[in-house]
Amino acid sequence: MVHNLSQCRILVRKAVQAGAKALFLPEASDYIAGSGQETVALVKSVDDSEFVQGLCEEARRSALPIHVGVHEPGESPDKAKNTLLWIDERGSITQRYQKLHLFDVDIKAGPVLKESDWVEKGASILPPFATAVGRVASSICFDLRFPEISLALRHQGCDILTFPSAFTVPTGKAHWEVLLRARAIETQSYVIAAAQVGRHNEKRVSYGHSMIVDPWGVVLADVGAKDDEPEIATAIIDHDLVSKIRREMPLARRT
Ligand SMILES: O=C(O)CNC(=O)[C@H](CS)NC(=O)CCC(=O)C(=O)O
Repeated sequence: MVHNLSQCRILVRKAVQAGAKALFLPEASDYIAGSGQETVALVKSVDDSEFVQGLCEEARRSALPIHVGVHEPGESPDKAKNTLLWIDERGSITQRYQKLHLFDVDIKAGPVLKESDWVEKGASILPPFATAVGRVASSICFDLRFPEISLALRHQGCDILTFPSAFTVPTGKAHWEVLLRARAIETQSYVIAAAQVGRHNEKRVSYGHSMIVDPWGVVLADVGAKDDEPEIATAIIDHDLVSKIRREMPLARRT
């Protein structure tokens, strides 16, 4: 966690240097453990988490809002929550989303993971919220495969869909970019997908390729899969482009 905080501080510095108005970090940025038990053993409340408190301090000091995935204690002591926090430019946590779809898969060529063994699933989507870069909608990783969440968030008025992730390598190679582009195209929204990259432990490697996609489906940035130094991608969120695309090809349910 201490190491991850120092990596995130590098990203904060890069974002400030780039003149970013917000920083989007991956799912589970606090840690990825070697097992479900270890994930639960390490879990801390945001008040007790050096990682979260450190990021709040960074956000405040740099006046930079930060969207970040972390673990929080579950209702039951043998489970954690997989959540996203929005830390505003004053360093306060103002929004929270709990992952709705848990990654329970058994794929012969890998991966085999049962997230529900150690994570409690969320019960509701978080309505899009206003930020300096537009109305942001939060979903996490495996949620990406369930387009109805993205469509619901679109109908609730999002400009930007976010998918902080730690995708596996085989599924990432096969599906990551096409899923992100599909969600951007069908919701006519920007997609910001910060992704973990590289080896976490002997069992887990993440695919990387953090991406920003525009509402026409164009990949504006792809960070790739190098894992030597934490890297950011930047893009300008063009709200005129969002309006133009939605006006020229109306797709959203009219209410
Ligand atoms: O384990 C943690 O602490 C953090 N959580 C994750 O890494 C989660 C659950 S194992 N990963 C995914 O949802 C990958 C989805 C994916 O790869 C796909 O949909 O193909």
